[in-house]
Amino acid sequence: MADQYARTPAGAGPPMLPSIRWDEPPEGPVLVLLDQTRLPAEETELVCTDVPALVRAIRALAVRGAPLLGIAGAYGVALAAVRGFDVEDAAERLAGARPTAVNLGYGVRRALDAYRVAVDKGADPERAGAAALAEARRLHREDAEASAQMAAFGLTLLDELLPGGGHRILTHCNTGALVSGGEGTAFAVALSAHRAGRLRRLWVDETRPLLQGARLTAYEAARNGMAYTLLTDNAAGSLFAAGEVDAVLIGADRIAADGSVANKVGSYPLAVLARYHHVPFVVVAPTTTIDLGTPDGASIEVEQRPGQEVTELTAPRTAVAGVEAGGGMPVAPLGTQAFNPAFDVTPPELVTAIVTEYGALSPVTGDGIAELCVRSRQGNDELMG
Ligand SMILES: CSC[C@@H](O)[C@@H](O)C(=O)COP(=O)(O)O
Repeated sequence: MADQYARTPAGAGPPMLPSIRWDEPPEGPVLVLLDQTRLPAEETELVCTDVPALVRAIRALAVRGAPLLGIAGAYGVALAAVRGFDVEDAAERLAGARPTAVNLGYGVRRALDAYRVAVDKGADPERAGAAALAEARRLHREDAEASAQMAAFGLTLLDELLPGGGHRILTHCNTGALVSGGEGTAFAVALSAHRAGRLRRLWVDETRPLLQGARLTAYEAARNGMAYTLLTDNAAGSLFAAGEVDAVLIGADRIAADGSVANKVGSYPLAVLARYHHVPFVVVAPTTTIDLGTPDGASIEVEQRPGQEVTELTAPRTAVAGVEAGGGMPVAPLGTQAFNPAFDVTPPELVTAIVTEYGALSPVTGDGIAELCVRSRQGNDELMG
């Protein structure tokens, strides 16, 4: 157990393995995932040869985070197509693997549409599969580009909001290269602040119960040589009270048309704390995370996870092997019921700004997110005024 959670020295080691990659060994095409359930102990790749394996990996959080789920969903459709499985059925299974991150369904749809268009045009299965794969690769590239743009816009916004520099940023869950074709969303902004010499400290919420902050964000921060400190989620209030937080930066799994933001459970309490302490609460997410089909926060489906994730201390890896979560060290009496929503919803009035690849938006000015989306493509200038 001890060496399983050995710390990676700051800035050490070769570049992290890619969070997702397509490979074509002689036995046939596969989708290769960096197994996030095994971090930070080891970087191990998980090879998916079919969609059921990928669906298990998604449910077990071996591959996770909204943008990466979209990319995985698109590659999953391509995998089904090039391996000759039932593509429509594969798309349905993939899109339903987790309900909250809108990117998953979006990525699946992009690849499926490309496949269907090719079939409608008379393409044979091989060419239709190639069309789905090309679309997945396009989405992967686009996400990397969006990530770089969000990092730049986010840093500009931080510098505007915090003219004194020396930013002390609190973040929750994991939003770095592990969830993206590029360097991530909220984490990418903190990383660009670090590279510009303006990050004084990254406060990393551990993110109960599956510890995405402790296991993954701390791992990425260490590898990038960032000044970071890990805290339990419930220590955040003390940090705000001590005046140690200049801004909160988080990602999003779904942003409703009214600007409500679903993100990892624990984000909403941070927004409330931030408002009380007059600290900016900034959401960083690509426009692929904005869902105009969901009118408001109450309409967002929040994934409920197994209670054992709360009643037992267990690494999520057990589920990757196809075994249900559980079998960890009990921390509550046997039979205890647990409330374990994976996400919560922050209302737009608590969000200072949403940073997308098109710039920074205020969700409470203008006519809502739909209008802001359109206007963001025209320029960012008057939005934050
Ligand atoms: C850029 S990632 C944004 C969100 O997907 C992230 O903050 C998050 O909540 C991930 O949840 P997870 O359950 O680990 O997939």
